[in-house]
Amino acid sequence: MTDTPAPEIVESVDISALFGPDGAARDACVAALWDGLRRTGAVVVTGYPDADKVDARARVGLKVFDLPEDTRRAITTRHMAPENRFYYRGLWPRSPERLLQNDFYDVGPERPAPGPDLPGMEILSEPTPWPDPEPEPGWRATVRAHYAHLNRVAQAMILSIGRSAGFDEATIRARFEGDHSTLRFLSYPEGAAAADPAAGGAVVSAGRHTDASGLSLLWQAAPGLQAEGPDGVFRDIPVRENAISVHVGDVMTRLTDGAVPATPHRVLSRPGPRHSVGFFLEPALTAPVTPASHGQATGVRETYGWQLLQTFAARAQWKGVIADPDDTA
Ligand SMILES: O=C(O)CCC(=O)C(=O)O
Ligand SMILES: [Fe+2]
Repeated sequence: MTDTPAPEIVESVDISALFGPDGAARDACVAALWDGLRRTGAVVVTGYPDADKVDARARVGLKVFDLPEDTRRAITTRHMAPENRFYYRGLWPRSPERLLQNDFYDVGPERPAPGPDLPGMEILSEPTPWPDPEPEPGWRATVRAHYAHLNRVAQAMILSIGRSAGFDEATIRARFEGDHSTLRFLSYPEGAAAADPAAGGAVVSAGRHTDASGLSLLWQAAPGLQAEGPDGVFRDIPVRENAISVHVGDVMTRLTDGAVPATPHRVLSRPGPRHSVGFFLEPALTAPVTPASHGQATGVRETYGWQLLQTFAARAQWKGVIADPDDTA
């Protein structure tokens, strides 16, 4: 008789020293984060400042899905609720063709900075629609605090990872400082199953993908999330108190000219509904996303804003809303 091997899990790193003074402890932490990412694709991080607030704030934010139907409709994007004005931030109901079978609510920066002057760019810098009334008193302030907190943690980590990959801090910092990112609350119904040809026999609620961010911080109320390591092995992301997992996104791969590969991840289907939260660290819409080592001057075609317009123009639900900037600029 053979025992089933215990499922492998990703590495965990206490990143408290990343927020401390320069020195051996900080260097060791930078190295541990890098080694962990290289071995298991994603790592679970603990010990960041105010970590004790993360579980509670995530649970408060997720109450957006408990709102009554009419309040939810008022924050639903125009793709699904044509009476609304906003397209980008807000609530996106699940649609069957997506690789991630969830409803999600996107929160953008408090004061979105304008992008390069291109048709459609105003959509990418639109304000976040907030539910009125909010799910409970103080809800919006808690969601804003969560955004600011995860932004700070993600920025510290992207500098650390950039440094390990051989890039100087100022170069990476210049692209990500400020707030340009997305905080996303996710809700999957019981039995959500995505069509993922790469899943083999596994039933997944979110198919294998990489994120279009610089770095993603993910939080889950219950297990299911897995990251694929450079060895092709999917490992479970364990659920720990106030822990988040870090996944490299496509923008970081581009910025480092492939030195830091994006982390493929997926969600295995589990009994019951699923709730999770993602913070996607993004560069400014005006920031160049060409390799950070690239010394030449860059133009509008190299900006993150241009790249996002191109990505959206290729998706069916943005047809007639966002055009490929190659055709309009
Ligand atoms: O539900 C999860 O934990 C994963 C979500 C995810 O990968 C995403 O939103 O990009
Ligand atoms: Fe993802």
